[in-house]
Amino acid sequence: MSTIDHQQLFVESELGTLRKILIHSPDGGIGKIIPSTFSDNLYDDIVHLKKMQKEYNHYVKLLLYFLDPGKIAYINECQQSPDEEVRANCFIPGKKEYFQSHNVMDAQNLLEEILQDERVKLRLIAAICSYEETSLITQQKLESITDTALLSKILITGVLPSEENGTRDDQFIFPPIPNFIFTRDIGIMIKDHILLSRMATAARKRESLITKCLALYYFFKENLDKVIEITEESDFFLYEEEERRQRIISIEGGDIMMIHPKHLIVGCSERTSSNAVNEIIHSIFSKSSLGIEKISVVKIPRKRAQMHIDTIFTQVKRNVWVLYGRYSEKILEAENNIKKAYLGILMHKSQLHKMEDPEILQFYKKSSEVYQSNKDYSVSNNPAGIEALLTQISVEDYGCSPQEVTIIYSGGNDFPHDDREQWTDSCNVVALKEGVVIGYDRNDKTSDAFRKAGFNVLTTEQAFELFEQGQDPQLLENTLILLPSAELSRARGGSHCMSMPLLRDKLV
Ligand SMILES: NC(=O)NCCC[C@H](N)C(=O)O
Repeated sequence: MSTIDHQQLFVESELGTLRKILIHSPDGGIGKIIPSTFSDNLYDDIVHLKKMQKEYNHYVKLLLYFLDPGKIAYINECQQSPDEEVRANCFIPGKKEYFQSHNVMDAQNLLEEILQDERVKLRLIAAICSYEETSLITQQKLESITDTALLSKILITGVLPSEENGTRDDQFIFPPIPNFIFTRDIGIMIKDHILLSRMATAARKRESLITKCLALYYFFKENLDKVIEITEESDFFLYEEEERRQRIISIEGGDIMMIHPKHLIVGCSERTSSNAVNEIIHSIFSKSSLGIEKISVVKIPRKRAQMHIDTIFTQVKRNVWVLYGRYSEKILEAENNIKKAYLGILMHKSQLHKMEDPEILQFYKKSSEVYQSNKDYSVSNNPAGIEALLTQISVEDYGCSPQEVTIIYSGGNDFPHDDREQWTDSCNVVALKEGVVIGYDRNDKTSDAFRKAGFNVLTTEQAFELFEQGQDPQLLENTLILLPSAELSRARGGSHCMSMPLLRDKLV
């Protein structure tokens, strides 16, 4: 079994050149969702799996150009094959033609690896079967499978093929986990540690189980003290249901941003509970070796359309951000002033702002050495809103001047494009290096806003052509690269959600 070197797991910003990433390609489970179950599965439509996979392959190829360019010749060779299966299989984990990279890693492949250890295999099967309440017979069938690639696929898709179940038909032994493509949400690298998520919904719980095993038996096998888990208090189960709901811990990675080596942002949202936020603050501040001195908590309304903070804003450069204008206090203020002038009356704030305003609280650790309790931090609610927070990070953390800070708004902040494009993840971009980010091709007005801010905008096809002509991907600057996104966007996450960075260079 291959192992991972610990120097290879480190993330302390959203912008340092990306070197290693965990992803998961859309799998067969996604193709089993019917119209009446897509919302339970946290999708907003049924998707065409093959088309979604083709779109996703553009993402994978783009990642390879940046993170493992040596694999591109192989991918191109497979793509020229007359055999349709070879063309598809080189992107499908578990297939013999799969490209296998140590830098662009698929969770399904890593699961296959850890299942080679019989002890891990039995433990994981038992855990999943208990959680999914499968019969003993099914559990025994799974235990008897020796092909770990097949077993990994079954544990993810939930489909036990006919050859394995002794009947003429495939059996569906577990529900699919179609959101596993959003690896951002299942765990978060905080420097050389990982914070394991605790998914808010039943649809994503099996993802947590698998990720925990990957952390314990692969990434942090030799370094279990680097795994951070946050759980409810010990008396949690004694409370009645309503009280338990109040005290629940749920954490999803889309709400955590390692924004600067000394500063962490934590969202409090539909998916990350306020109790979890409290515990994260205690846990992070008590680990002095992390060197995190400030935690900004961004509380947003609990809404499906903005389920995590990374659906509202992401960082593009030290001084550039993309933001959904309806969560910008500056934009809201300006709109309110126009309304007031037009109506000629002084309206109460609550009559003007249509939605609950986001709240920002900042927690500062008092001493870098000792941290025992909440007496060892101070709290302030300095930034007036999200835009002020982003500006503060650029100015105070990264030393930019306030005039240099650029906020690019979803849909150019032009209604209805701002809402439409936020829904299709215009604000959810991931940086391959500082200033080079991945977005969706359907968000036209946001792309225009990037152009106005001085960025080049390329489709993946155009980027691949440039690279084939000799352009070094690592020398690109100020560029938004657009993925095809007709199907991918129906799953309601963008490139930021589809990535769990494992290694980024330090920013210099
Ligand atoms: N970080 C993110 O915003 N992730 C997107 C998750 C989308 C997925 N369909 C979900 O609702 O959980």
